[in-house]
Amino acid sequence: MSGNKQDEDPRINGIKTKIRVVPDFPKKGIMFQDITTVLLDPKAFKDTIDLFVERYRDKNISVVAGIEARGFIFGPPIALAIGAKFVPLRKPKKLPGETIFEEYELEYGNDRLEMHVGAVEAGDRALVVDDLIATGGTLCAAINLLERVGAEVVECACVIELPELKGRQRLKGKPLCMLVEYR
Ligand SMILES: O=P(O)(O)OC[C@H]1O[C@H](OP(=O)(O)OP(=O)(O)O)[C@H](O)[C@@H]1O
Ligand SMILES: Nc1ncnc2[nH]cnc12
Repeated sequence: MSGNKQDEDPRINGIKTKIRVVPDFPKKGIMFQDITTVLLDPKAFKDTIDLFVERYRDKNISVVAGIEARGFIFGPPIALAIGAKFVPLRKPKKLPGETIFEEYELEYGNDRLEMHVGAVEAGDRALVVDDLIATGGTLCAAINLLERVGAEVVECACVIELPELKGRQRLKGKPLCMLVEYR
């Protein structure tokens, strides 16, 4: 596995075959990449987590930041396995404590991410986890939140990249590791 090549590890093709593509969801023209079908296959789900754990276990990551909702599926098992804290980056008005927020645009709308003040500290080494990068707006908002509190974003990790939407270009120079490209 690397930032770009999807066929290096034999586990990756197994994961790819479990992703369901649903045309015209949630609106016409969107080819929706559904990771819930990966979760139905314990080997494919475990392989997904293991690939990221193998990559990050020796990188001195102190915080895994997972993006609501699908980053909450992949982020916590990675955090537990590498001995990092997990911090949820949530959609508006879900977090009870004091928050900071960033707004962003999606392939199909607008949204906002919030993070608890105090959850991430200056000097933390952060990994941002989500299921998918499309335009990169969501990951960019996550990077901004983490950098505003003085964390170093080491890398972003996604299961799926939609390269045609050029989301990598919005990651402020941060590396992206993904497993499967969808073209
Ligand atoms: O790269 P981008 O263009 O920003 O898009 C990627 C984001 O879109 C999806 O989440 P969505 O906002 O649909 O929310 P959900 O996970 O709550 O369904 C996906 O899980 C990423 O978080
Ligand atoms: N095509 C897509 N499939 C799944 N999630 C997405 N988020 C943004 N674009 C998406």
